[in-house]
Amino acid sequence: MTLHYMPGFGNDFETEALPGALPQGQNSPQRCAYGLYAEQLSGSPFTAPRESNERSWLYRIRPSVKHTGRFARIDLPYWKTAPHIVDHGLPLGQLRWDPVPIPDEPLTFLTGMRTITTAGDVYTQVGMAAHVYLVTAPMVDEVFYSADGELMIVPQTGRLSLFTELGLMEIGPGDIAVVPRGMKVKVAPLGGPSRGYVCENYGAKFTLPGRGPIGANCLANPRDFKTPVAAFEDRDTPHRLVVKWCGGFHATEIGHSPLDVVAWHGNYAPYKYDLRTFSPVGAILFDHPDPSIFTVLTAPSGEEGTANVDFVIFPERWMVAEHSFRPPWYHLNIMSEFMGLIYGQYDAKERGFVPGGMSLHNCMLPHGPDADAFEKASTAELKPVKLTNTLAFMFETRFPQQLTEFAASLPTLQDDYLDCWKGIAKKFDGTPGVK
Ligand SMILES: O=C(O)Cc1cc(O)ccc1O
Ligand SMILES: [Fe+2]
Repeated sequence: MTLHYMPGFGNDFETEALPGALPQGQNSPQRCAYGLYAEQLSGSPFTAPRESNERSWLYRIRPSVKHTGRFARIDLPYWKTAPHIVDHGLPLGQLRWDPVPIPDEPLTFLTGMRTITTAGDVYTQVGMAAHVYLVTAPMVDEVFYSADGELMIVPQTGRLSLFTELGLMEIGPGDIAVVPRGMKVKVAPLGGPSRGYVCENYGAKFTLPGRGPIGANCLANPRDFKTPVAAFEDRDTPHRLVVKWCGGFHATEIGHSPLDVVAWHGNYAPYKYDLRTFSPVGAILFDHPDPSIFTVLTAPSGEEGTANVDFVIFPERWMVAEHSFRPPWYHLNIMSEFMGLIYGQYDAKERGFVPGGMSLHNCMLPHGPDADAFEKASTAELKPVKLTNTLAFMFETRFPQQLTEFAASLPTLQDDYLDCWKGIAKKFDGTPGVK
């Protein structure tokens, strides 16, 4: 199916699936066209400053209040929410996992969500969770929204269809999608199972980072973000609505599909983005800059330069730095780094970090190139080299990331990860000169 999207980031969009469905010149007419109901979805406090004020007006077949049952608590035992500090039994350390296998059983976007880490505190709307999703089955007559945060979905294998209240998106490996807090969505795999990563951001929304002296272009350009046009279902059949609220899951029955928004306008909207349209800016003479130059989206924490979450990628690029160690340097970071690999090889770890795998380098835990990568990069001829077919990413948060029991007991946890640095040799022998 060819889907249609509107370009731009944070624009004030307008779209209607039926002609004349969208009121003009006002938000709340006495009677809406087609007998639709007007409903506002506020993603920021009413009084937020203009630059961070977000809301959309939805013109729908029935307002969201019309669900037939009360909410009843349901259990999704693998989807955890901060604060979630458990005695998982693992000692402190740098961690790495092979991919979580996709099981041969029906798992939806809800039942297949597996939390790896949580950080911060959902009750005060700070922090995030890093999840792996395993989707083998569609949500059927079931729709979900999270009051706890926006969901950034990062497919690693297989494609997904995301039917949101505001329209339909499709994404695959190399794309991301963001579903805002409070927005209903129905997820289905497209043509086979899908696995990927999710960043659940409890804090202020992801936004584009300032480019500073880089100027008006490069990195993620606003026009490459795509928001779906209005699309709706008019289905008067029983549906289940699942709501995530302060870490709990609650379900209620509805007599119709709540994906019934015929027209909408506003700036609180889902979007997708093709990570291959990111224009990286890097070292074109020497040295290795901080990874913040590859920030696609940042979710501010209120303290300048200290993100609640940064979403950073390591895309295809040329390495041209002269007389420099080109891969990431050895480092300790106050921010906590969760990484995943979408495809290809990562230059600090050519082996061991595989597509679908993940690593966790928590607050102030040392990490960097493995012994092989160090040897290779410190002796390589420094001609221009293109890193091709590679796409890694990082969810980097100011808060320590707490491991779940599920993550700590995954059979794919690499017991020998620390060995990757074992072969780093002492070169110092007290005599001057480059060794
Ligand atoms: O640790 C990592 O692999 C991510 C990373 C990459 C880089 O180029 C610089 C710093 C950093 O944390
Ligand atoms: Fe790092």
